[in-house]
Amino acid sequence: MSALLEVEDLTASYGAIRALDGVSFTVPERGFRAILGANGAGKTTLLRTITGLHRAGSGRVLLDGEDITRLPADRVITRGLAHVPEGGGVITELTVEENLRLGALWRTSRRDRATEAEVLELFPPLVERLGRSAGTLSGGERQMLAIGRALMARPRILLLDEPSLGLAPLVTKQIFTLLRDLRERTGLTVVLVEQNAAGALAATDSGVVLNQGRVAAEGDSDELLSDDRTRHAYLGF
Ligand SMILES: Nc1ncnc2c1ncn2[C@@H]1O[C@H](COP(=O)(O)OP(=O)(O)OP(=O)(O)O)[C@@H](O)[C@H]1O
Repeated sequence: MSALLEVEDLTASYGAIRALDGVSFTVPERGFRAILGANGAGKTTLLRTITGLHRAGSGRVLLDGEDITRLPADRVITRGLAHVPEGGGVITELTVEENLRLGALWRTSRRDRATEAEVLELFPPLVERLGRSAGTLSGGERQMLAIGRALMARPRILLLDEPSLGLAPLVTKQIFTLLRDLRERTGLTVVLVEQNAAGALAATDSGVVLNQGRVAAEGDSDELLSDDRTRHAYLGF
């Protein structure tokens, strides 16, 4: 399987603080990869640097072989990479439908956008809530809306930052299952940043474990789940 996303020796800093220190990994086409690690390990910085929201110091990010390292975030989206930020980033004052439409704004050609009907087919609970403000949704529905909004730009790869944050365990499981189904149904490649390592490893194919801005371990999810040393040292379970 060829790699859709390749991260090569990536570094990123905040002033004197080195948040990413030579991170390399790949994500195959149609892969579902978890990025794990404790608070402050560098997970959010990694996603933001891949997406073009934080400037890389050195190293490269390749999307389907094309160097996107220094492209601004809007151009990264038009290349087919979408990012669901921590908390989802839905606008609570707007309706569900208005939020969905925002996701399509990045794509100027109709051919490159998904239609609302296509996205809603994947998230039936949102259909009857289209006219309601997003602020009235439950946490799980809000995450669905955030994912649906990202899909409006018809991405090839979706990066999510801690979608489980603030959700009950059962709802978290539903969201992870939904992401798996999405991959099966649409061929989407998914990268999931999570502190909930056990849940994420149960859902994904493979994982990358970060510690202090470096890759501490990587492998198939079931291997990482049974690797006691990595679990105890970096994953907290
Ligand atoms: N805006 C910022 N200014 C300065 N330092 C920052 C900033 N954001 C993150 N850092 C530092 O960079 C390092 C990596 O942080 P990052 O948020 O990427 O980790 P994380 O694994 O996503 O953690 P969390 O799970 O808490 O979000 C940490 O040392 C953190 O303190």
